[in-house]
Amino acid sequence: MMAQYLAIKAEHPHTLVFYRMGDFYEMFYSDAEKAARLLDITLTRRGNSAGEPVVMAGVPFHSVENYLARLIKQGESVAICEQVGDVATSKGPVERKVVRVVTPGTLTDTELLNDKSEAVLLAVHQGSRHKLGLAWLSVTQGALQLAECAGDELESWVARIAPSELLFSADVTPQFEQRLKAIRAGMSMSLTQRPEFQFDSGLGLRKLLEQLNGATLTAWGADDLVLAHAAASALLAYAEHTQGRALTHVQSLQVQRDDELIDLPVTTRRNLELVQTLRGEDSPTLFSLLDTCMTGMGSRMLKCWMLEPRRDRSHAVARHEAIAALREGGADLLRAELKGCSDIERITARIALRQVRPRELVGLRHSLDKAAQLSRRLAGQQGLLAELAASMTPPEGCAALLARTIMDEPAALVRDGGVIATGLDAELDELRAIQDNCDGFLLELETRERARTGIANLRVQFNKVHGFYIEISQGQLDKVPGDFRRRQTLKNAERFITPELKAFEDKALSAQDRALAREKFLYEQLLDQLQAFVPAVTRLARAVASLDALCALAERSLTLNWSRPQFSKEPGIEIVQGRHPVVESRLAETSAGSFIANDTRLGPKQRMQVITGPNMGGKSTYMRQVALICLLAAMGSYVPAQAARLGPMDAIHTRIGAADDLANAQSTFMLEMTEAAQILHAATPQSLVLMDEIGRGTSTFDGLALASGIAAHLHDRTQAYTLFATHYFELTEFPAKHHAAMNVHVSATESGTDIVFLHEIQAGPASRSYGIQVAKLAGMPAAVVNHARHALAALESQQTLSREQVDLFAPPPAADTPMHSAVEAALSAIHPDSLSPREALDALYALKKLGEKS
Ligand SMILES: Nc1ncnc2c1ncn2[C@@H]1O[C@H](COP(=O)(O)OP(=O)(O)OP(=O)(O)O)[C@@H](O)[C@H]1O
Repeated sequence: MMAQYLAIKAEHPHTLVFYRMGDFYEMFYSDAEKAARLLDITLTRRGNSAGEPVVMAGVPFHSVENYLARLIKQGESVAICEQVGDVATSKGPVERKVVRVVTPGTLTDTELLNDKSEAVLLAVHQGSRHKLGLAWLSVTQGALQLAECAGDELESWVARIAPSELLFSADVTPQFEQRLKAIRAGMSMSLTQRPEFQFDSGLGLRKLLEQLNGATLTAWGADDLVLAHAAASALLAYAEHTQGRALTHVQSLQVQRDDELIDLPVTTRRNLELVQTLRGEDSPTLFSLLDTCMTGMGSRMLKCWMLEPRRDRSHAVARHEAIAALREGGADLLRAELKGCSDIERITARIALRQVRPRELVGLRHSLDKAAQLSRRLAGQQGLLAELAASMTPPEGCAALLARTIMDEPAALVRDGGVIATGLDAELDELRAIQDNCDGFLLELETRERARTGIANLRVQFNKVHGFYIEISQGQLDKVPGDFRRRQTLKNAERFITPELKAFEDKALSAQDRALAREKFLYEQLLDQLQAFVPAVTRLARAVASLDALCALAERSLTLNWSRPQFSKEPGIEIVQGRHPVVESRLAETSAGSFIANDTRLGPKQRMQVITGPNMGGKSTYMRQVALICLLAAMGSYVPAQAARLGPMDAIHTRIGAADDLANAQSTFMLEMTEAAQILHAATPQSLVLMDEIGRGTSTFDGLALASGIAAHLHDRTQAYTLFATHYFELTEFPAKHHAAMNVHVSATESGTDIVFLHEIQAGPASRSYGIQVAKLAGMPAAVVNHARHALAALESQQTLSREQVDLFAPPPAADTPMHSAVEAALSAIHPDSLSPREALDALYALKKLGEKS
């Protein structure tokens, strides 16, 4: 047996192997030690193998899901090795096989998956010339996605895709592997190295064509994505390896180009608290506020809309129209119908992978009825709702097939029996009848034999060791007929069997086993039949999920009093009486007063607002609310404002707050500058940029000088819509010299020595900063406040005396960077890591030639 185990383990060196032995999964040697540590289970030593005691640890098979969940959470993968041979007939150890490998990115078990998020598997292929190929997939969703991106965009793509597991080739450069590890440190994702030959673009293309059943990838616009094909080759090979079969349900492909989506960099997702608060909690966030979906698949759809808003606004407009129609009425009925609907999307994937459980199929049957009902309720609707209604018509015969085949309340597992409905299969019914009629038959036989033999106390019985028998007491033995065969002698009685009872025994004992085998066979047959329905049911699942998400958005818009935004081709952001949805609902929950709505007007002539005002005045809230309103509109939701009119938008960049990134050895200030630099490089005139108190991480002069430089760059060069909050009063002079910038401030008034926040955005700069009043509000000891007041007065009078007019915004003298020679310019354009030997030689000749010319 150990030889068998070691052979299996050799095929899965980096994966924990759960080796089935009776009612346990056992692990051996280093696997056992690791599992004992991770799961806190007992290590034992037994027997001997190669002269050493065998170290082992085991988990009971009936609670394996629980252990798997804990291991997956810790980033481990597990190969499940089952007994596949026949225990009764096999000589030596029963044949065993790894039937599937459970890994963080390829989970399909309902118990192991989070309802509201996908487990995504991503493969990254490092090509030459600093380009990367990406391919990703959620096994339970069955949709393949491909993309190619520049090398330095990896972090933002990975953040957006948010994979649970990332595959990379064994031959990536050490620097690249280091980057992957740095990315992993910031998110819960496991890294899996795969052999380099699996990242093969030719093989990838073939696999994709096979998967999609097509002759070319033209229809998907994926012909030319050679690097992504290589990633797809590794992705599909790994996914199939883990599931132990082909992924027949993966039949759709989408190519993501980075200019299709509104860019939401990692920092933006974090700063806007889209799915996680800055403290890492799930609520209150924009998503937790929006998600009143009735189903897990609806929640996942909604999250995807939110995190991947499209620049092209046609999808969003269609959703706005659908929400408008749902608001008219009927949304409540639809939501009541959606309630209790199973996760059809995941069940369908599990049908395709042949892992589906009987009760999930009953859930599917009810959900198909619900979908049909939903589709009927949507009759007469237009646009997106009409499209969804059409996709929600269940495929002919599917529900009937399920109803015919599966009991209404089946056992949890097929192996326990009690799953296949009565009336489907005559053989199964007969086998079950034998079991059911067993008691009746025995009673009837007893009565008959008593009458035949005249022995009044004759008894027909059964025990596990001896099977069926007729028991006759000592005194009556002379009446035993000739066809009774002795089976066992007891002190006071003899036990017999008759040919009739023997025949019955054979039938009854084997009936149970045969019934179980028959049920398994019929279940497999059902799975075969269901495969044909997979594409249609997948479509139906996505339609139900979309409807659920739309109903949730309609409900939110009514409950929270949101309105429909308008899109315009003209550039600009115009918001009338906008509110921050999450802060507003927190205020409502805690009855801490009502939210003060504010207008925002940004356009080509006024692209930048310099926002000043006291701490706690509401600057951050105001800036974020503008970004959230733009995002909500772009994802197809109504928005928390009286009205909003939005021009085209390609990205939302944010530089807010500062948290040390100790893991990556970056100081607060370094991080602040890195993020700001990224924004200055990436933003365009169609981007929205939020800059909150840039420069405060260093000395006042440095900070002020940098802040003014950054503001000038954003205003003059980048020309993005910019909200620039600052505590540097000097920056309120910025708009005087920059025509597209204006001052606004959050209002506050003083009452005695205290401050009252009005949270209103008003034109013009703030008159003063109120830092000391805020400190007092925060409970600073009176002596400190008093001290600070005096110090402030002294500082202010000194500054007025010595204040020299410094023109912060005067353009700097012409750049003092030295002119590069042609050779230097050519040299800096060369990236040695990405050159082939031949290209390197060519480059050398070209340099030599340039050198001779100059
Ligand atoms: N428009 C508003 N209506 C009602 N309350 C608001 C509004 N804006 C902000 N607040 C309240 O004020 C608090 C502080 O707001 P915010 O963090 O935006 O201030 P800030 O000006 O950015 O402060 P700091 O300069 O210290 O970062 C919020 O948590 C919220 O409770």
